Amino acid sequence: MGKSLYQKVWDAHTVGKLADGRTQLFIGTHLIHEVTSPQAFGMLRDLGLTVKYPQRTFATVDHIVPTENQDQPVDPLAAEMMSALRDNCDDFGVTYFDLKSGKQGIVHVVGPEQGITQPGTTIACGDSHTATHGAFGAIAFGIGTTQVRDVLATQTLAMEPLKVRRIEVTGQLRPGVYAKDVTLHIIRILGAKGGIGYAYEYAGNVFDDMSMEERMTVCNMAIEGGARCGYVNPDAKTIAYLQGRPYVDMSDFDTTAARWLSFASDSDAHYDDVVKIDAADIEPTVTWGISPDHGIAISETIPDPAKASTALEKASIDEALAYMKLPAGAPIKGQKIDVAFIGSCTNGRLSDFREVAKYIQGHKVAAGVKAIAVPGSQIVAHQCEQEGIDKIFSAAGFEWRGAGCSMCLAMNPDKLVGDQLCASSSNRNFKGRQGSPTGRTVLMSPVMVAAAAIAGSIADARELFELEPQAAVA
Ligand SMILES: CC(C)[C@H](C(=O)O)[C@@H](O)C(=O)O
Ligand code: SF4
Repeated sequence: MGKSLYQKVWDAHTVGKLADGRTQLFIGTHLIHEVTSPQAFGMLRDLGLTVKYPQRTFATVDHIVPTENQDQPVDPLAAEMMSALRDNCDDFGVTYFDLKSGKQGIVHVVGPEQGITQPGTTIACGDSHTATHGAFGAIAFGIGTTQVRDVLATQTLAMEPLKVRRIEVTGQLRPGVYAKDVTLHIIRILGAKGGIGYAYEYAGNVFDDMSMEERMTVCNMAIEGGARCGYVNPDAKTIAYLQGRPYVDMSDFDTTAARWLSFASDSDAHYDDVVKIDAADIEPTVTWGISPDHGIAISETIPDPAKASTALEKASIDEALAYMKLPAGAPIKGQKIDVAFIGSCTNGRLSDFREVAKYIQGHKVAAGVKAIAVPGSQIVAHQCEQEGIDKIFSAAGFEWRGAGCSMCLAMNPDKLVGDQLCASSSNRNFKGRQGSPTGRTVLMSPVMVAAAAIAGSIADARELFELEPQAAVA
């Protein structure tokens, strides 16, 4: 029997078995940001340790950065976190993509665009959305602060192996259905906890056909489905994306590329579970509640607790609707929004802004809606500005901002106020997620956010932007 990519990468990085039965796993690349690293560096100092492989460690600042006047955090704590990261990187010899580098951005945008994220490697970061990097055929997962310390000190982690679930999506996606809809649909079907204990392998022609950026959107949300990591097998697109990027060794690229491809799952690989999904079943998907698995197609109605099949389901719908203040049983389409946010490590890349720019020309954000567009990195911002995309967004009434996590988590001045409802291209709709304890988040694709911004309410982008009529389903 052959091996999955997960198994191959795991085997290639196994240092040994620990006395407690866990595996000591070598971590090829360690990414760090300002939120989860200060205590880890502090512990290192207390223990008199150094960073084992500073050349395998890369830092950026993203969560607390203001998106207006990026280098002038108004909050003293934010300023302190920024300078702590700079000092730690200086003291321990770690590469830091700071605000002046022109390369700063959300850690999961920066890694791939610099070519730091590579196939067949293990990648860890003190951030749950590290799964994003799996788009390149890496085993990439989030870790806690104590583990950040362990990786800094030893470049290894004590790990239990995961099971592997292959999620096959095949067939033709309908017009107006994006990678975000695919990932929200998968989470809707399998549940926010369905992936616990698993690595997700995303396979089938739908993922093969996706660009690297779309694959990142899908893998980014593996964690929202409960999986520790998600990946797509590396292929010619992966190689083409990485070729020539700053941290890719180009000296013998053919050999490197062949080695990368060799990590792809064998055709007879063992999987612990296989799930098959028909692409034609996926519609533009939006959330209605307070968990990423509270998803419905834009054409559907908000769940009605009276129709729940179990008491548990009823309680969960009741709780979500009490928080979301949405009417049970009513269409989700047409529900009024206050804020529109396009950005985050899920959907803040060049292709996201390009795609939205195609449709918003000639349209205006509805009166009373605050719409912000936040590039995932300074490089994305620069590319957009070179292509005139920033102007298109501004002309449509979006505020064009500097790079950072922004309103995805609101650890910076970009926050919802009161019970504002935000159409958001981010990945989490938890209670209070966007900075106000009563703020409401509806997750969707960037094009759907743009449609909502223009309509002033949750809308079907296919109608508003006159996307091609849906192909007849055979
Ligand atoms: C701040 C950080 C630890 C957190 C994470 O781990 O994901 C954040 O990025 C998030 O998206 O909630
Ligand atoms: S953009 Fe959001 S999800 Fe991504 S790292 Fe930042 S806070 Fe976390």
